[in-house]
Amino acid sequence: MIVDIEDLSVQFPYAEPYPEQLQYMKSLKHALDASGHAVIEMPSGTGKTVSILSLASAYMRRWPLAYRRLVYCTRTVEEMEKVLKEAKLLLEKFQTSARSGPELLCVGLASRGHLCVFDEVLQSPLGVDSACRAHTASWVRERAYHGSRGLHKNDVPNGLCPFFERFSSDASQNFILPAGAAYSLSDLREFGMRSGLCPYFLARQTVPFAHIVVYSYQYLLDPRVSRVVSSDFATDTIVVFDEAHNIDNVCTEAFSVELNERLLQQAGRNLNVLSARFHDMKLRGAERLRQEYERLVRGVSLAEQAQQHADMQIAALALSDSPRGAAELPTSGSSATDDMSDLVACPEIHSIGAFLKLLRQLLSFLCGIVESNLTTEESALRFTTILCDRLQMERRVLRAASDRLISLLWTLEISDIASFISLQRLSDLCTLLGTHTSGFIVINDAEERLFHLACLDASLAMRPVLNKFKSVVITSGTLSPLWFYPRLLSFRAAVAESFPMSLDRACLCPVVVTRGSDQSHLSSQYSTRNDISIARNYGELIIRVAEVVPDGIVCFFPSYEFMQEIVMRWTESGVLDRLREHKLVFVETQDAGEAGMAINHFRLACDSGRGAVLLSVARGRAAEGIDFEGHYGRCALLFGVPFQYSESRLLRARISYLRQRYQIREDEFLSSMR
Ligand SMILES: Nc1ncnc2c1ncn2[C@@H]1O[C@H](COP(=O)(O)OP(=O)(O)OP(=O)(O)O)[C@@H](O)[C@H]1O
Ligand code: SF4
Repeated sequence: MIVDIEDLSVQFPYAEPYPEQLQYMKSLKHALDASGHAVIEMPSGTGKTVSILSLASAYMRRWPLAYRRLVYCTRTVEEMEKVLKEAKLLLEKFQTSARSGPELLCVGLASRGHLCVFDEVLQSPLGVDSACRAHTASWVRERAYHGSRGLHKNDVPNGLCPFFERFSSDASQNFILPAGAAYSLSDLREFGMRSGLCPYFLARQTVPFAHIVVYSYQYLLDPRVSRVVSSDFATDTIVVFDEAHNIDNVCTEAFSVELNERLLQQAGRNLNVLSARFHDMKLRGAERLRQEYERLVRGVSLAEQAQQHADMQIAALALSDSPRGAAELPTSGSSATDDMSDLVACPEIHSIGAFLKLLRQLLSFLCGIVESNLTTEESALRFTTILCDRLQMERRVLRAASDRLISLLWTLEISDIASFISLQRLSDLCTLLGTHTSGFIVINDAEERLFHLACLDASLAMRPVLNKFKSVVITSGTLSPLWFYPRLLSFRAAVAESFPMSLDRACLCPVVVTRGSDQSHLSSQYSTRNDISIARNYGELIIRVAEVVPDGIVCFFPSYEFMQEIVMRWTESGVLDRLREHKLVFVETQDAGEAGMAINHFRLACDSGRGAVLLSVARGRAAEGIDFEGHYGRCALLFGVPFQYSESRLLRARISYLRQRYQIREDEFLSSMR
């Protein structure tokens, strides 16, 4: 149907918008009219996604030159697929509607792990990113073609990816997905299989031409990924961060580095591999070494190099697609050219030998701290001063370390990027220390045997986005109080609104259980977690529920630790065995692949009529972006409220920083982070 929002005709793909959706669209329009940022809160399940897509599409179609693109950022791939499904519905409506207007193109972008269609790579023990690189890197292709002279022009030499070769052929080089449709990840894979073109590179090639781009937060928040994927987006792009109650975590994690003894040892092994490769290439008089040095001396930036050598961009993205995602790739948050000029202006590390020596010195310094078994806490500025003194280096050299590593890995023809994650963390640590003078803390936690460089200020990651784009929309079901996020992220909101859910449709009534079957108090608070009656009573509760509720039951614990503790006790006390008499039990773990598998098998068990229980964690994979509709979610159980562990050193440092810097009180922060 067509809805009129203050004289703007909005195509809406459902029979009728809910009253709160009308209010939401009106608010969003006010923000766009004012070219300003917005904070809009509306409960989960009230249809924020379709409201945003409909209003923004109407705006883009009405004023195609003023607002040319919507970038919709989600936290997980499941959320991304949900958005793409709604976009598809909407774009189909445009196709059947009589009204004219420019055809829109919507595309989702995710890592190669989600888009690759080449079996050999998908089954490789190296992992998709590294295996893809091993099949597509320029040096690999050069050698493969060199070694297979006489091959028919359409044949692909052994060891290369046929989907990439076809994508790189003259005929497909500028191919863009046709407009008038929304391409979900599965559509892209299907298209790739049909056309023989790599879906991942096709999606990336289409992004600059798409009106609606759906991808994860990191593609905008991580400067290194963003400069490859999102740098062409104009300032009039409408940017949406959905489920934005996660934004603080994502921003601070993206700019933090955590190291332990195992990672430091691995970094040492990484350095040995690079040194050996370097000496080997030197002995062979490899031209690449000389070329890299010359490029750096001549001042050719990494950005320019990446334009000439597509697989250098791959290097940057491959690193970001690693399990920790964007957290692997912190840089200054400045523009690409700024970052690159850092490297060009650091002759101290132009030579590979000198750079490897710097990394070795840094490694030995960090090993000394971690092995000292002393808990220490100091400002990043003081730590950097000591480090520079020890390494006899200036801060600007530290700052260039991440880019120097990318260039080095490419020069030394390293395909298996994923196994260099530890070294990358080391170079990221340098870059962060060399870039920021405030908003960070360095903690060596002897008890946890962890060394942290922790970002205390989420606004550092958000600033480039908020400064560049005129309209950034922060939205979620829980953002109150509405002043909180603008203050935390340092921006002024032109619109800040909260809309409640209208109750004229079927709603559920939650029940709060405060006592167990033995009448003792039920709580997940830290001080009583060791009390065995808590696990026993939660166990009795879930068994009673499973006895009477058919199909699927989804349970949420406040944290993985608490869930593991309870599950262990349930195993020892036989609760799990009793529960399994009624339903199959699946547990979500922190590993994304395992969690996805648990959720899929939970669904299968529900489909087969056996019924199942899914044990998961608030803010985990199952908690956001997945609809447990119909028989998948006949009942939801929340075991306690997910409060943060307020005694952790990091959190104490964060609270103190936010109080001083933004006048945010501890209780305000903790209750907003629930
Ligand atoms: N006006 C409507 N009429 C009927 N169904 C609707 C309407 N608006 C949205 N829906 C459907 O309701 C469901 C919930 O919407 P959606 O998940 O987008 O809500 P949300 O506010 O984005 O929730 P969350 O915060 O959980 O992401 C979706 O399946 C969507 O297709
Ligand atoms: S180029 Fe594409 S299809 Fe080929 S291995 Fe890489 S991601 Fe997979």
